[in-house]
Amino acid sequence: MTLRSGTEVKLSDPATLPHALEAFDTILQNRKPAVFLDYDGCLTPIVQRPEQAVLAEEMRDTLQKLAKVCFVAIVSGRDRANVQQLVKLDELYFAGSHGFDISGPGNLHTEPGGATEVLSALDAAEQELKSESQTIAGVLVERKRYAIAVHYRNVPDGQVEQVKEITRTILARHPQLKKGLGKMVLELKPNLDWHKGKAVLWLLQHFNLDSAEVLPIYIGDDITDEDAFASLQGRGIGILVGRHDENTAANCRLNDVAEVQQLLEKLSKFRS
Ligand SMILES: O=P(O)(O)OC[C@H]1O[C@H](O[C@H]2O[C@H](CO)[C@@H](O)[C@H](O)[C@H]2O)[C@H](O)[C@@H](O)[C@@H]1O
Repeated sequence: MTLRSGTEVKLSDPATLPHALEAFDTILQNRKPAVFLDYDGCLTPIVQRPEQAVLAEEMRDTLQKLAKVCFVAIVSGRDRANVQQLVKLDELYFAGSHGFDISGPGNLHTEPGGATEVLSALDAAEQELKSESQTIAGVLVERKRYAIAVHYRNVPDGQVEQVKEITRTILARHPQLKKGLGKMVLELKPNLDWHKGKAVLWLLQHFNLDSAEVLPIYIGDDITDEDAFASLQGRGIGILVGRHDENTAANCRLNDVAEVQQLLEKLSKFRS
């Protein structure tokens, strides 16, 4: 992958990355953090079904404290309204549907990726997925405004390939959509040049945070977070939580949600 600046993205084996809590004192260097957080696997552990991923009160308190000292945004593959409802903090910014749908305080609402043009393709694909997978036990088709997740976490092993084949076939019918990967999920996303990384850069620019005094920090656990890690290379810090199946563009690591909270607590003590 190549960044817009023309430089190659550096990919590392997560095991070789410095631990973000140990590296913390050298990370900030008098810069003010701007914090971008993925939701599933970062603020809540991965669980069997999306609706079971409820934010712990302690994590909500930590996020509330953090938002008092710096910019905080949740950048999620979930539907924006859904993740807002789970987090329940009006002072945070939210980018849902993998960054296509952004909102926040001061009546901010924008869809800078231009995905409205693919809504009818998403509507059609959603109906087809529901109809063609209905006989397979455990499949969950989750519609977000600008994406569809086809979850197979609860599908018997012997039928997972069938779910993937149905998804591939339906994707092939809709060139306006493209495939996304995640943890036990296939996604149908707008086939547009927009992703979590572009949403992060959009927010930094929109809020005049694109300066040397600000350190953007992105924390996430999944393949879709790689676009955000890549977009911050040479500019900020990317922190991978746990690991996924591939090498990463992050430059630090954390082990789990508990360590994410510890890091956010430390950041919330930031004083300019
Ligand atoms: O970008 P994120 O905020 O991390 O969202 C990514 C996807 O998260 C959800 O699915 C994942 O978490 C579920 C709950 O832990 C789990 O059951 C599922 O297997 C995971 O793939 C969410 O449901 C998706 O819409 C998001 O795209």
